[in-house]
Amino acid sequence: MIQFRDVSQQYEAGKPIIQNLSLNIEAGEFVVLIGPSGCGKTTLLKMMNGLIAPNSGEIIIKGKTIKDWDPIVLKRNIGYVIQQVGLFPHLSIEKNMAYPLDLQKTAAAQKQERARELIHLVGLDESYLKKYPNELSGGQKQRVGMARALAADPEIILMDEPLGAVDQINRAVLQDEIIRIYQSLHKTIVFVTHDIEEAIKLGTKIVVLNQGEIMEIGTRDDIVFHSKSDFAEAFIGNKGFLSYLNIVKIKQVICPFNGSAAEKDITLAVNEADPLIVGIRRCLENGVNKIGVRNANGTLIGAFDLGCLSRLKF
Ligand SMILES: Nc1ncnc2c1ncn2[C@@H]1O[C@H](COP(=O)(O)OP(=O)(O)OP(=O)(O)O)[C@@H](O)[C@H]1O
Repeated sequence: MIQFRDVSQQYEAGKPIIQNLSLNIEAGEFVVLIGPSGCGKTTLLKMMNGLIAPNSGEIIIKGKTIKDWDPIVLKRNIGYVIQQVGLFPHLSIEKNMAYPLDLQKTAAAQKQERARELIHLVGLDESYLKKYPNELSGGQKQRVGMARALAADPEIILMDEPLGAVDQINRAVLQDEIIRIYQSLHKTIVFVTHDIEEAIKLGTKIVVLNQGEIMEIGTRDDIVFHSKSDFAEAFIGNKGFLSYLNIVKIKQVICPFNGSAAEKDITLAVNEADPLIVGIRRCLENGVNKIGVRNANGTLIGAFDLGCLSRLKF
């Protein structure tokens, strides 16, 4: 879907920002770009939608080199969400969301219909359509920003720290919403963040960058457990490991009961949808190495054992 072939970029002569970077993003992937401030994450996103041209190398979007795309058609194929949201203050939420459709000269009735679909998609109700941006919280504005990026139904969505200014609690809720939207719409998403937990939670592929180069690329398992780069290992480190335990669910490592009498007496239990860290903590708090696991109906369906962790396919 998006390919970078040996791409280099510099804003000022002698100060390379992106250096001979090659990257292949397949359709339907959720790719997270993470790395220290100034490593070139935003520059990469801007190159993907043609806002910045590379000094050398080639960028290919949907099989066609970026130079051959009509810039307007390219932007229509790519939704862009930024941290500052950038809603128009004088336009209602409905008009803000439908703005990309104005550019396509979509009929008014169709725009209204799409705005109603989108507001539900991002978890707000229709009463928000008539409101104005200054009547919304930061998290709600960010939902509208996402809706606007989805309005023209682009195949690719670029997100530049969209949750950077959202508080921790709303951030977790919005991350879940982004996962839900991604899973239901099957878009290709490229997402920039500083937050290691966010990267581990959202990305099907994580790209660790430093000084315009890819240090490591892989799934969350690869990045947390099989890092081949000293930089990525230090950057992701124990924080990445803790995030992993906080995200992967107990149901992935549950051991079936072996039918022993002791197991039938298990009273301590966690839920199958709890993250691994809850099971580990419950074991340590109670000085045991095995506890029960219940399903959503409350039925005991197996056990979580500290030894079960080895069942994870790292
Ligand atoms: N328009 C510009 N002109 C000159 N230098 C720029 C310009 N835009 C960015 N830079 C420089 O390019 C480098 C990479 O910037 P970029 O915004 O891509 O980094 P980033 O990884 O997204 O950083 P952050 O995480 O802080 O947002 C930085 O050193 C920045 O100062």
